[in-house]
Amino acid sequence: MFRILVSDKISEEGLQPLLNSSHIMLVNKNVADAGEELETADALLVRSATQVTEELMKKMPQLKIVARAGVGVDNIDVEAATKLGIVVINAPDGNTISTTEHTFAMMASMLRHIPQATVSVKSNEWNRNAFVGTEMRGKTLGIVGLGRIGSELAKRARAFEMNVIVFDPFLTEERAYKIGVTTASLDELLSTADIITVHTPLTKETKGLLNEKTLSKTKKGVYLINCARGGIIEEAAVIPLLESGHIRGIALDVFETEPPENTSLLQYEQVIATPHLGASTKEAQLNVASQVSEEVLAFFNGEPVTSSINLPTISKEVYEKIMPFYQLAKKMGNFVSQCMAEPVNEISVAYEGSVGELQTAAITKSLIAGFLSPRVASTVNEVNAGMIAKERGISFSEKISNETSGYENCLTVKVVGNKSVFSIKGTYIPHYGERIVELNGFNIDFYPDGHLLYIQHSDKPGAIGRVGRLLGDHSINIATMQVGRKQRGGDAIMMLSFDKAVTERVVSELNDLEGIVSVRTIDL
Ligand SMILES: NC(=O)C1=CN([C@@H]2O[C@H](COP(=O)(O)OP(=O)(O)OC[C@H]3O[C@@H](n4cnc5c(N)ncnc54)[C@H](O)[C@@H]3O)[C@@H](O)[C@H]2O)C=CC1
Ligand SMILES: O=C(O)C(=O)COP(=O)(O)O
Repeated sequence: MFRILVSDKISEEGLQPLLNSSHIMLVNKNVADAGEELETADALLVRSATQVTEELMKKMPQLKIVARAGVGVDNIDVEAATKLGIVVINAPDGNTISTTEHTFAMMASMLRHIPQATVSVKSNEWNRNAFVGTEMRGKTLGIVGLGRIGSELAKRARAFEMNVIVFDPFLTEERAYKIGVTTASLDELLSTADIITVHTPLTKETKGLLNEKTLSKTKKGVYLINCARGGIIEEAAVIPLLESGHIRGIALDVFETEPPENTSLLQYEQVIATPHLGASTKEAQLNVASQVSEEVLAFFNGEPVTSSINLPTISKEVYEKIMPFYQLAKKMGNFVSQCMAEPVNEISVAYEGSVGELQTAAITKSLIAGFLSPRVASTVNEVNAGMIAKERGISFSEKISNETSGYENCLTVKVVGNKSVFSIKGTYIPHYGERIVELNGFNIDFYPDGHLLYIQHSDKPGAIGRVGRLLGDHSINIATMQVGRKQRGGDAIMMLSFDKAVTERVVSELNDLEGIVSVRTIDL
């Protein structure tokens, strides 16, 4: 049973996939009141109100996934989640249209003074001269950030016969052309636009992007809109420009602190505001809740999540192809880690054949996670494996080649330690399974699973018999056994598998047998 803590108001209809699942239990409680629920929750579902801090996540030892029913993840400490091995997902496009429409509604309301006029009429006034507005047609709309919302807005602005100019440093000319917008530098946009609307995430670069200096470059009589994140337009910088009449109007759905603590800006007649309502429609809430519910369900079913912030995105189709290699790589990493009782500096993996066409970066992460898991006390998985490896001074690299060495696909891993180098080769054969086909240059063929003994010995008569007899004397049944050697009478290896783990005492006795060089227990 997986326990999911729902900390913000999330559409119940959208949560149906989770509510209908027999192995999921939902708990609707804000994290501040959740008490002991924090200790047992496997997942946390939030919108923008809950602050998912490192401190909170550390109080949630079972937490595996944080799901944001919306776009912005600035209320989640993604770096801390990554370090802790917690997957962070969002619902990137479920509220795009609602937020676009809200931005458009804010623009129309601002240009036609609808909120102010409403208040006036409700106060029994009939002041038609006070609310003369501005047409959209022919005006230049400057969009900062042409992502999902920015591009939907551009489409709608064109229908209103507006000119659209865009600043987005990450936008390719090809995409701009496809959407039919003119790109510009920030300075060009500031000096040309009649209305400026921001649609970027809140980042180091975008915080205060529209500040005293940049706002001074705007046209006199400019209108501003922020339906993205509070702080992209610096609130304090707006006040003097509103007073001087340089800024004719500003529409805000988001604020530097929510609810706004410093309300001086809100006192101005030219300011219209909504309480972070961009995504607040029935449709958007249903969309984002359904999206994260499906994702969380997939996650707990061991399937891929497609909108992760801190994991490579893998489609279901690719996932099905990649999964066997993912598992094989994890076991190979784990195997080598148990064989090498020493610090390692370097892990390299060569992908040969068809596996090289898959998302090998994800397979490598799985390998590193498998390698690190017997060595680190904390959770290690593909989310934080790269980070932990780096922290421990382990570099990793991959090589991809079309050539195969007899197998349709093959992974060769070389691990360089302080004292030795270990190499392992594995393959996946459909309908047959994962196989390890080479260990340190010895040909062998075994299924990497369960309780194993890896024995190095001399290829001399009696060695295998002595091992068999000793295990038999201890009533230990050998489930499978393979041997490999490089040349007659030289070094050789045995790989044995058992139904239960072999004790340290038996390992020690095996080590003392004539012709035995080393014995290692491996649990996969
Ligand atoms: N008011 C509300 O209720 C809602 C607000 N939002 C917010 O709206 C914003 C946009 O959302 P989406 O369009 O879905 O995001 P998106 O990720 O699709 O688009 C963001 C765009 O900003 C651009 N960008 C990034 N850094 C930039 C910079 N320094 N200068 C200029 N452009 C930059 C990116 O290249 C990208 O094209 C986000 O902050 C999101 O959190 C989203 C939904 C609802
Ligand atoms: O999706 C986003 O980024 C939003 O800002 C929407 O926030 P909300 O889910 O309405 O608290």
